[in-house]
Amino acid sequence: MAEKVLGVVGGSGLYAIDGLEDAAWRTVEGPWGKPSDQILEGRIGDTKVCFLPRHGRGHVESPTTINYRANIDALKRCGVTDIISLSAVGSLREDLPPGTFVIVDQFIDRTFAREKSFFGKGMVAHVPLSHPVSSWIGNIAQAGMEQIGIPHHRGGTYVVMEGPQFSTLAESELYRSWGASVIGMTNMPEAKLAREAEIRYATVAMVTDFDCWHPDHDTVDVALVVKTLHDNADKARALTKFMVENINSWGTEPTCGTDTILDAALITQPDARDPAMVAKLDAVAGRVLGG
Ligand SMILES: CSC[C@H]1O[C@H](OP(=O)(O)O)[C@H](O)[C@@H]1O
Ligand SMILES: Nc1ncnc2[nH]cnc12
Repeated sequence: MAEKVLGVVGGSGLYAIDGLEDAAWRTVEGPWGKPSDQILEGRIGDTKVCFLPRHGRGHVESPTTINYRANIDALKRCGVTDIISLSAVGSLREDLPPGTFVIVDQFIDRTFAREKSFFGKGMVAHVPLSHPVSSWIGNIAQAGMEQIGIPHHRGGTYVVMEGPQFSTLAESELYRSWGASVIGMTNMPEAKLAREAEIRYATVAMVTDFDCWHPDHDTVDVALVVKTLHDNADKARALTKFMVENINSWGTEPTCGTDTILDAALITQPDARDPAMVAKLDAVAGRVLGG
């Protein structure tokens, strides 16, 4: 079985993790610009873990200014095979109150001001996304939550809005009418880019508020979100530790095919490929393009 390396993308309120052996912040350079921050590399036992704070330490990147391509490229360069995204979200459902961790399985991407693909003119590829997250990673996360005692829910749709402002009431009601479960601002295009980079991806969406639709909580503010996040930080850290400890000894292997997804995704003919584009894809698609 191929060795797995866990990438942890920490969202709002989660800018570092502790308990790693040989931990060091490392600068990772690539052709897509600067990642949000250095990557905290370490290990627990024999399993390597790479932590990246999505907004940077000190929370300097907004959901729109995050360089998602550089972040995923950097994690790929570190050898990451599986990503768990730990993200703050608002709830669109009465039965998902603040404090609940939701293992989402679908996304609705409403973002419009972000680079969403590593591919483009000179090297075109189309990866499938019908099932955007890894149920295999979700299984490990769920087992961890059961053991630690975290209130959780398996399954749900995460609406990704551009932000940075929170939703209007009409928008919030619209997303509810679509049957969505939670709302946030960051997991797209992150999940799309992970798929293009052949990295399995899953999200643990940590509910911090009821968005604005709820009659008893008709506004969202950052102080409320941050307070709930701090209340949950220890649980998120315990869950991360469980995942690192179990990812390489889990009883079953993933069968989603993400690690070879580019085999059937490239469409530009070899003699028509732009060499500069191919060079930029050395980490993301080196397995199929050479590099
Ligand atoms: C601080 S509230 C809004 C902010 O929090 C979430 O970020 P992340 O997914 O990185 O935890 C949300 O998407 C917004 O970016
Ligand atoms: N209500 C909300 N809307 C969008 N992003 C969020 N992140 C946390 N709460 C949120």
